[in-house]
Amino acid sequence: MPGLVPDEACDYLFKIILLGDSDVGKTCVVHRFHSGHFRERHHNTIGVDFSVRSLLLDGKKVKIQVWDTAGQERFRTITQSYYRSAHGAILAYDLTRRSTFESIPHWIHEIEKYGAANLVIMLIGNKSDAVDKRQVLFEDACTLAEKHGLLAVLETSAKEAQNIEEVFTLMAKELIARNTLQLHGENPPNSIYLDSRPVIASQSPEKSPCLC
Ligand SMILES: Nc1nc2c(ncn2[C@@H]2O[C@H](COP(=O)(O)OP(=O)(O)OP(=O)(O)O)[C@@H](O)[C@H]2O)c(=O)[nH]1
Repeated sequence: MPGLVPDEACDYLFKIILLGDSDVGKTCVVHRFHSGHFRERHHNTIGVDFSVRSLLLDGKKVKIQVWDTAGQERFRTITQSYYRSAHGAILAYDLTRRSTFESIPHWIHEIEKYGAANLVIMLIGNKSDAVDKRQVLFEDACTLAEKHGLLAVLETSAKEAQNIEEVFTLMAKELIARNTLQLHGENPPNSIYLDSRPVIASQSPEKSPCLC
């Protein structure tokens, strides 16, 4: 995979960028993944923040660099310069604010314009703990994801630690699968789906993960 960096201390190093409107909870998602905690109040991100965490997946050490970008429009020129070297992008919306979901096609367009051609894209609907304030149906997110060929949709809660590990694990496994198949030369880039399927999963217990 272009841009994959070999590292002595790990088997894989993946760069994953988080994008989405301001206040959807990107920093809280990253913080939960990185530290295991939820911090109620963050300052809005200025430009891009960077963190690293390693996972052990199927006996392989996978280092994940997460770039948490500012959602505010005034930082757009800075954040766009980070798209190109990312292997994966996580697009986040706030499922209690419809407008942040309606921005997702814009974020997809941005990635298509500035990101690498074979970037893996996932969608997350954050704040799934706020059930009474829901403004976006999970089904609508699935429809959007299918329309744009995204890898998966998951509803997350940084506050209650729901689906956070799953998001990054799923992304890492997909990147490993694509990378492995490319190394073996079994398929040309951009057409590697043998070992991976789009996954659509809500956080809510009544909805079981839907594989398509
Ligand atoms: N209820 C609930 N609130 C959350 C959750 N995640 C984040 N928040 C709240 O949402 C607000 C915005 O969170 P941030 O993580 O700063 O949002 P952001 O997307 O990084 O914002 P920018 O840095 O401006 O792009 C904060 O008040 C958080 O406490 C969640 O899972 N549930």
